[in-house]
Amino acid sequence: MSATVEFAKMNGLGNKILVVDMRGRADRVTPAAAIALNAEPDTQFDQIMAIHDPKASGTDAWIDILNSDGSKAQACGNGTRCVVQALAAETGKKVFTFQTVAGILNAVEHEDGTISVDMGKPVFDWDKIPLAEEFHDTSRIELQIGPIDNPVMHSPSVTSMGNPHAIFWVDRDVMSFDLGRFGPLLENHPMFPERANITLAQVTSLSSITTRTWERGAGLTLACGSAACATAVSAARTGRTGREVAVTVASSPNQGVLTIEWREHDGRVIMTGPAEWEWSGALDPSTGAWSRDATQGAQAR
Ligand SMILES: N[C@@H](CCC[C@H](N)C(=O)O)C(=O)O
Repeated sequence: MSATVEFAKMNGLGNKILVVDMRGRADRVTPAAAIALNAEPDTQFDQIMAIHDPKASGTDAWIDILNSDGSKAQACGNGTRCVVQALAAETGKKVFTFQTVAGILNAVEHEDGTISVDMGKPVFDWDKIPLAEEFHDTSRIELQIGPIDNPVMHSPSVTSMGNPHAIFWVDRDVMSFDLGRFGPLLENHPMFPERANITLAQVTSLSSITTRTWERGAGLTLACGSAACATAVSAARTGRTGREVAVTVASSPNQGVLTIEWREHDGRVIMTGPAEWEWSGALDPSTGAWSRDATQGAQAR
């Protein structure tokens, strides 16, 4: 067993996040550790946000993101808000700059405790999302599921927020679809060579959308921040809404809301919402063996 590191079990609108402090170490949280942690009810998660020492000057940390199947992700909006809250509580700082494989992320914690993350610019080029087939217009691609003459879901908008997203527009309650059945088929559809996050979106007004997401590498989750961003951008791009929307995440506890603004002046997407700490512990990043802090009254595993 390698020396343990501290971690916090947190959530962003119910999206289950483990924030792992890997600062001062050269190793990484292994896929095997991620899979072992996800196999236990108490540490089951959607994403691990591993905080490493910064690699570039002017940044506060390098963040590695792992899905619960052990695969890597390039972006995680809800997890980034959790990292901000954890580091703000530790340091008293309010403004952070992080680096991930997808680039630089700026974030700020506001007086009311909500957190805004600059999620960068969406990418619409078919080969950068990436798609397996050339589409000049990725605001609506040919893809459907269900009977050919009466598809259940069809013609998604696709975009990358650093990670690939497909948004299926629906005109009834997103919870009424069997996303647990269609999600894995679409995530692994040959159209998406790097798989994709699959979102159902119902536009409820020019400034509001309701979503539900099947996440690449994590399955049905209670919320997905980058999907909310991809949905807001796609809705504005197709004229369904304006550039600032409230995204209600139907599957999250109390149907939580993220505010998403796709800024006109620089094309960047700003996501604002809450983060919540649940409990803290220590874990072995190579095996996933963990224990809860004694003051919080639980036993080691
Ligand atoms: N929950 C995240 C997105 C997680 C990444 C995703 N599963 C992927 O592999 O791209 C969020 O809040 O953005």
